[in-house]
Amino acid sequence: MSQPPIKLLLVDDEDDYRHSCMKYMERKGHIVQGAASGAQAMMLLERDTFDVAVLDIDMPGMNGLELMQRICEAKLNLEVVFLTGHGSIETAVSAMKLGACDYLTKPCSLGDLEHRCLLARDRNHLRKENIQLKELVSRSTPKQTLVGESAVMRDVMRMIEKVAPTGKPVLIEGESGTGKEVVARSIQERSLLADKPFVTINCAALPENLVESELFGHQKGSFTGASSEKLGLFEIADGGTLFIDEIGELPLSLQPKLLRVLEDGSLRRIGSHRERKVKVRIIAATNRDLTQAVKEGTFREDLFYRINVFSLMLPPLRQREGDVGLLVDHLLPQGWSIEPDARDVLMRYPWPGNVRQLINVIERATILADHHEITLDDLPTEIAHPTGLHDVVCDDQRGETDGTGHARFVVGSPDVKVDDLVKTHVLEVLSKEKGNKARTARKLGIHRRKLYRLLERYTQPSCADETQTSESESILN
Ligand SMILES: Nc1ncnc2c1ncn2[C@@H]1O[C@H](COP(=O)(O)OP(=O)(O)OP(=O)(O)O)[C@@H](O)[C@H]1O
Repeated sequence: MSQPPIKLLLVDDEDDYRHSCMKYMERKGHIVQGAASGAQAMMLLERDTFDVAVLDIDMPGMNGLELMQRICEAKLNLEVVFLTGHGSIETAVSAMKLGACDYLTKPCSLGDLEHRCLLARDRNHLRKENIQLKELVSRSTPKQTLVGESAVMRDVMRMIEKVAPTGKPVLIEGESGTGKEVVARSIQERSLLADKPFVTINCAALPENLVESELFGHQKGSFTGASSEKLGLFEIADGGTLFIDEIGELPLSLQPKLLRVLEDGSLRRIGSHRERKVKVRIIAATNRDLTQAVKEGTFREDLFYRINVFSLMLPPLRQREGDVGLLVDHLLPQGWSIEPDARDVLMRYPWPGNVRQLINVIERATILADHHEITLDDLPTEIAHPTGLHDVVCDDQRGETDGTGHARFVVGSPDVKVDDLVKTHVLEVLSKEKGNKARTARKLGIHRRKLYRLLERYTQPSCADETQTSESESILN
């Protein structure tokens, strides 16, 4: 048999007929289970997955139509072919309305039954492929270019070219925002799996209990809220690449399950006894030191060696000489320019949040700038005036000032409170904008009403610390 076998469930209370159908189908190489009643069929459907179910309509107890209804309610991904007796065409029509894909009138030839089941199986595969594609489209992001010509980034690109076609697992290490996902995509685009799915999961972005069902899928009813069967990302990525971001956050309890897929490609959905096989290339990323995590016992050593076949260290932006300028040009919208002074400060800034922070700063600046040109005034103060020392106007309540109403403190010092920083920044921008509150609010990226509330508080020395802090926090959030 050239085609893959059908996973078939045959439900008929007539033992002889069921047995001869099963024998025939098995001889043809299909994987068949039989049930003599609707209740028995439901038990098998809960335990296993099938491509096609053949249901006899006339059965004592739960008849075929009722069983079909239960299958619909359970949102099981399988096709149903009905068997009807003579003269029950109306019933067959009702079955088709419920979602059955075909029906046959008994007695029918076994060859015909197999042919209809093959068609139903193909339809089932198309349906699954459709779910898989929808999932992929919803997760896909536009193609991104890896910008950078510094020596360190040239090294990275060389390694990408080397490792991409090997199909081996890759571990990408680097600070947050350095472009680990962009690198993972570059590897996939240069690999032999370029036209196959590229699926991503961020272990840190999901609550612990959801990571398992996202990665491995679940059967309907396997836990509260599992209202239908769900394909895991491994199944969705089957034949392609799975990018596991922040793998260091993968719960210890799930690590053996991941190790198994990496070792022999086998996995089980939550609530299923059935072993499934997948073939997926893993690219993992982390901004944590995994060797340290192994020492601390939060990451399994065997899993670490499995994913760390080839590791690639992505340098932080501050170590990529000349790349900030290239990235700025790449990020500026068409028709925009940047003043040389503003470009200079961007190139000198250390970018603790890496490329992601640079993107945010450029985006913010294009909102604030006039005439399609970014100036120093459109950049955040800590970037435009990176002194570390802030010379600010504030009150004397905490004895921070030098008596002239100007306070000096070092940003980053453990003695400096968040509230003080916010207050300082707000008053500094207000003073730069010569008291113009509308412009100040715009520069701060907050609503004018919020600025009024803050100024009211900051110019009232008696205000409670607690209120100030919560207001500051809401700005920062
Ligand atoms: N070299 C680069 N060229 C162009 N864009 C880049 C580059 N590096 C990063 N980016 C962009 O920066 C943003 C952050 O990149 P990405 O999400 O890949 O970082 P990350 O290291 O995976 O971050 P995290 O660890 O927080 O998940 C993305 O919008 C990405 O397109």
